[in-house]
Amino acid sequence: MHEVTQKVMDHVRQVDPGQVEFIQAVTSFMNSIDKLIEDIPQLVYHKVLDRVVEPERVVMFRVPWFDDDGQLQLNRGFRVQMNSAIGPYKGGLRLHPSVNLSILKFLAFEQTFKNSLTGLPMGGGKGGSDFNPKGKSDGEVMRFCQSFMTELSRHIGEDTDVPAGDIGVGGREIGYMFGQYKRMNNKFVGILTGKGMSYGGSYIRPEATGYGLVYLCAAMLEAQGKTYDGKTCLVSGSGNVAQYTTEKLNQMGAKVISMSDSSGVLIDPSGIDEKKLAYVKTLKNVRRGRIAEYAQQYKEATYIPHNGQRDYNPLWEVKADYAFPSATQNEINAKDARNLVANGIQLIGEGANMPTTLEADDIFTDAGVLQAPSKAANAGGVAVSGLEMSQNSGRLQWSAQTVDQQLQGIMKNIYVSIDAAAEKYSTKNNFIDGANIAGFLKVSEAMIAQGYV
Ligand SMILES: NC(=O)C1=CN([C@@H]2O[C@H](COP(=O)(O)OP(=O)(O)OC[C@H]3O[C@@H](n4cnc5c(N)ncnc54)[C@H](O)[C@@H]3O)[C@@H](O)[C@H]2O)C=CC1
Ligand SMILES: O=C(O)CCC(=O)C(=O)O
Repeated sequence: MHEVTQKVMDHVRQVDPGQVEFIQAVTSFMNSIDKLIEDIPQLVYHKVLDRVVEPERVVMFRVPWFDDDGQLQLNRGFRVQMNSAIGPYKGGLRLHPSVNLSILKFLAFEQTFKNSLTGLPMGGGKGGSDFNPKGKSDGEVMRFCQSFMTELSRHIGEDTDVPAGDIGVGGREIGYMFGQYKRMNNKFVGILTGKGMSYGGSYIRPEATGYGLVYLCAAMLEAQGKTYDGKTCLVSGSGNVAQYTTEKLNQMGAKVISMSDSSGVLIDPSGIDEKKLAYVKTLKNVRRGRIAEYAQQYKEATYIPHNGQRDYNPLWEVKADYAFPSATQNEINAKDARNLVANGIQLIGEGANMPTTLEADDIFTDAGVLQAPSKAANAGGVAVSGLEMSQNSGRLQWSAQTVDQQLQGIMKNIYVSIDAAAEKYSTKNNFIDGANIAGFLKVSEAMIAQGYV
């Protein structure tokens, strides 16, 4: 490693030794930036790398709320405002018991370069809470969201910081938070994206992350003379990203044979077609049930309980052409990567943020597997969030067709820019390097232009 990147890495490890996910994200980034550092001396002179790993601001607060038994409950809330060099902070809110500062800093760091890749003027941020929505009533979720927004509202604004959804935050939670902000401020403004279509949302935002993932990987496959037609695909997760990845893969002629949730893995060799996907959407978005129920409904499917008790995930043992991890970080470890490679996997399209460990990345690179890294591959969600902000500013609502066309154009442009950066600074088809470098170049230029802030 170059001495400059090494020094920044040493500092990050020294000041926050317990922030393992953040250190992982910074390590992957620095490994790529290493290849650029000699070419751009200003990066060193202006200490851009030292500054880019430090959040501009972190807000941490207490969230009190009453459960249905009238008992007071407490959670911890956060907003990491990572980088505003190219626009207002932008990034999702995660509600999951595992949420901590390390996870939110890694997500906000990744978001900064992802947002840059979209070509839209958005900085990077991320937030959330260790609140667990699983098993909570609508009333409990509403009271939590109202209390969370009561504090968060001081720190966000339509030109300052615009949160959206992530794990555990979908249309229901965005609605409750938006309502509370409006009530407190007496202002109807676009302070959140992912809103419902009846109150300022954008068409295609629910679909955008999954659809964008499939569009970006289509461009990557096309360059190799490949398509989705007749290909067998693994998808993990069964939430927003997994559902719309599956929908678009089906539309493009592929067969999706798996989904999962935090309790287990579902394998359906006959394919999760449109009808079965509609069942999953109702199961997960309306009834909020477990994916195990699918195997009771459709006897051709097999359910394998798995909640981290093994040192590998049985989903990645299944033979397929392409894999789309769309659940959570580090869901593919070295053993999983070896299983996928042994079965001849050709493409890893990352719907989840940082779904692969650093060791898994090396295994895919060595095996010549095409890897579409999350910064680029799942950028469609935030891209359409950016389009939602534009629509809100203009007090307009564009048609689904208009937004989908823009999304396709943005994902194609992302492919072109990460491909060019990989070729110029690294090796052809190293899209991890390509995405890190292409995303960083614009952010660093803006940071240098704006002085030492
Ligand atoms: N919603 C969006 O627009 C975007 C989401 N992402 C990323 O995509 C991933 C999935 O997010 P969403 O689909 O929005 O969330 P979601 O809450 O709709 O679904 C999350 C899914 O992952 C599963 N999951 C969560 N933790 C798990 C664990 N420890 N083991 C196995 N499965 C687990 C859940 O059971 C659920 O099926 C996350 O990494 C998120 O950061 C990335 C870009 C945008
Ligand atoms: O739509 C957004 O603002 C954020 C989406 C997000 O959280 C992500 O890209 O990881």
